[in-house]
Amino acid sequence: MSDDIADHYRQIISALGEDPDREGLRDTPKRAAKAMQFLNAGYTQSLDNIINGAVFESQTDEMVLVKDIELYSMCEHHLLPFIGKCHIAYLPNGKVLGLSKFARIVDMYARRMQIQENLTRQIADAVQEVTQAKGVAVVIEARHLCMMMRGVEKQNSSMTSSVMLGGFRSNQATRHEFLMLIN
Ligand SMILES: Nc1nc2c(ncn2[C@@H]2O[C@H](COP(=O)(O)OP(=O)(O)OP(=O)(O)O)[C@@H](O)[C@H]2O)c(=O)[nH]1
Ligand SMILES: [Zn+2]
Repeated sequence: MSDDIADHYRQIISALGEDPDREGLRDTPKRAAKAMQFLNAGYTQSLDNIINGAVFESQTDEMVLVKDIELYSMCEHHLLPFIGKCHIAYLPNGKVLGLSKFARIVDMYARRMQIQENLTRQIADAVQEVTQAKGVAVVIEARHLCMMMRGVEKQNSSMTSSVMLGGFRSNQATRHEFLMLIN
């Protein structure tokens, strides 16, 4: 599989007019294949294996917020990175999720070919599924290299996407508290 991807990179390097056999590029197809596999490792994971049972009973019913989770993903249109941060809040319903698992959920979906809106939705649905929370809110703020390095070449624009479920959708005060806390 990795060799197959490396062969394709070798062809791409040639097609772009470079010599894949020159010293600096000799191992590049292999390295690029490895990097691409890492950046798409989310396809080999599942919610069950990353959560690993780390859901704990708790009577807390106050909002829990995990802020500023860094995020690196690849846009499915250009295969160029988008980079930003993700904020996740939920209203526990008798169970809380292990703290690191929020970052693992973000990484699992970010390490796939994505658009930001779908990534936001998938993270929210996953947190809802594993916690059975009374509400889940996810906000992603990101910059897209496909807009910065090429295309319209806008360096300072960023995109914010959000998904609000349950209490964050139906209760304006809860949503407001969340938005205040992340700003
Ligand atoms: N909504 C959304 N759009 C995205 C995302 N990532 C990339 N895009 C956009 O996807 C669109 C693809 O448009 P096309 O016209 O098919 O491709 P293109 O000719 O490369 O477009 P330009 O980027 O405008 O040069 C562009 O407008 C991108 O900015 C994302 O995460 N969400
Ligand atoms: Zn793009």
